[in-house]
Amino acid sequence: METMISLERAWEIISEKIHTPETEEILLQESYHRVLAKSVISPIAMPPFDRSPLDGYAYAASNSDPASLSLHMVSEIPAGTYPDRELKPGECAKIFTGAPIPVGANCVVRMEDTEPQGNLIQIRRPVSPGSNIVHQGEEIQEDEVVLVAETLLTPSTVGLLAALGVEKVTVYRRLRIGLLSTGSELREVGQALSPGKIYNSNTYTLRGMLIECGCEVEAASFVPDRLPEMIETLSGLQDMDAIITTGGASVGEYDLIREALSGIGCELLFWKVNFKPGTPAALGIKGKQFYFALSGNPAAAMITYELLVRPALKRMSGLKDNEAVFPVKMAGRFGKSGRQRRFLRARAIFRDGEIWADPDYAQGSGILRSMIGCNLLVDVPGGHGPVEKGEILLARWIPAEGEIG
Ligand SMILES: Nc1nc2c(c(=O)[nH]1)N[C@H]1C(S)=C(S)[C@@H](COP(=O)(O)OP(=O)(O)OC[C@H]3O[C@@H](n4cnc5c(N)ncnc54)[C@H](O)[C@@H]3O)O[C@H]1N2
Ligand code: MOO
Repeated sequence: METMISLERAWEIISEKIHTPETEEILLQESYHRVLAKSVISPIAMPPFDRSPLDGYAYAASNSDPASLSLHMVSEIPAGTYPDRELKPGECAKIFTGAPIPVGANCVVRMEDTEPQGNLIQIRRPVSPGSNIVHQGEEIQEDEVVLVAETLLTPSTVGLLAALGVEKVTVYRRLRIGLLSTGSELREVGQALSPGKIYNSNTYTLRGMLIECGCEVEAASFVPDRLPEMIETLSGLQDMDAIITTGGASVGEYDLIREALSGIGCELLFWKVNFKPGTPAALGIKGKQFYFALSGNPAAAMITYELLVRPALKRMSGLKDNEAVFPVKMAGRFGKSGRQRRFLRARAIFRDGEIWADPDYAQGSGILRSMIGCNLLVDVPGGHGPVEKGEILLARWIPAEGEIG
């Protein structure tokens, strides 16, 4: 087992063990926020026929047309109909936005540039051949790969598939994640709080973050800091892609999570990551099941979820790990200096074309309230010294709290 490793080394260790879940075929309308497991090849061209992008008249233009034309209107083509009459020279068809271009026409002139006199249409501003025609397959060709595997299905991608008539898609099954909070001090909401006890909040923050990631969550009831109960409950969380525990990860006599993980036959890959908050995080693996043991401190648990668990779950669900890191300007100072790298929770402010990071005044590992509305984690390197206002540092986005401030 490796210990006190960098965040980057932790990612490497996690990457080596990543697997994607099985696939399933589901209806398009149920596919939002799922990840494509099989590329989609377009069954049709889009648009499926040459069509008019505006209301006007279709006719055969030539480059030698005079400054004004007079044409016989021989048909009307509303959207949804298909013209079977071929236009001859000197003829035009009244055509509406989205309607197919008739055979014999090579342009559309907009209605505003014409003047009807009965069935005779004066074209006051003739257009050149090819004008105002949206060609068949202009957006997508038949048999073209429209979406590649590992694409996240969003409103635009699902809409595109609907436009192509695709009824079902093959996606990765949703990740199933088990949650377990540990700690003899814990009580559940709804229970009375006796001296020395606190309410379990980690299950609630993590459940929300997992739902944001599109996971199915099975939360076990919290367990006290006693090995037999920990082992029993962990053993009950079967058929999961990953299990996330909080608490009992540090060095005290009641910090038993690593022993419990070993007790269920888990191989421990690392313990302690060299950043704050959340240093005592551990990773175990048993078969294909990942076990992330996070600090019990509520803010530390959320931050290590962001830094370690979410990138892993993203890759397990078939997505590319493209966690963006970008420069931010500090809008406030943080006076504490430390040997360890630290991630400061901060709120993004978009001002004068720059992203400013306003760090919360409370950066303690246990202060959950200070996470509210924080959409940035500012990366302060180890040994950096106090962070000054106006200083430029790198930051990562926290999607779960990610409203633009
Ligand atoms: N001698 C040392 N002590 C500690 C060290 C160390 O290196 N040497 N590391 C500290 C650091 S850093 C952290 S972080 C914490 C992590 O401790 P654990 O993961 O063992 O977490 P607990 O002790 O169980 O809990 C910490 C804190 O959080 C509260 N908690 C726990 N679970 C929940 C929950 N589900 N909901 C709300 N709050 C929870 C718990 O009551 C504690 O106050 O260790 C330091 N100690
Ligand atoms: O690693 Mo702990 O920094 O207090 O959360």
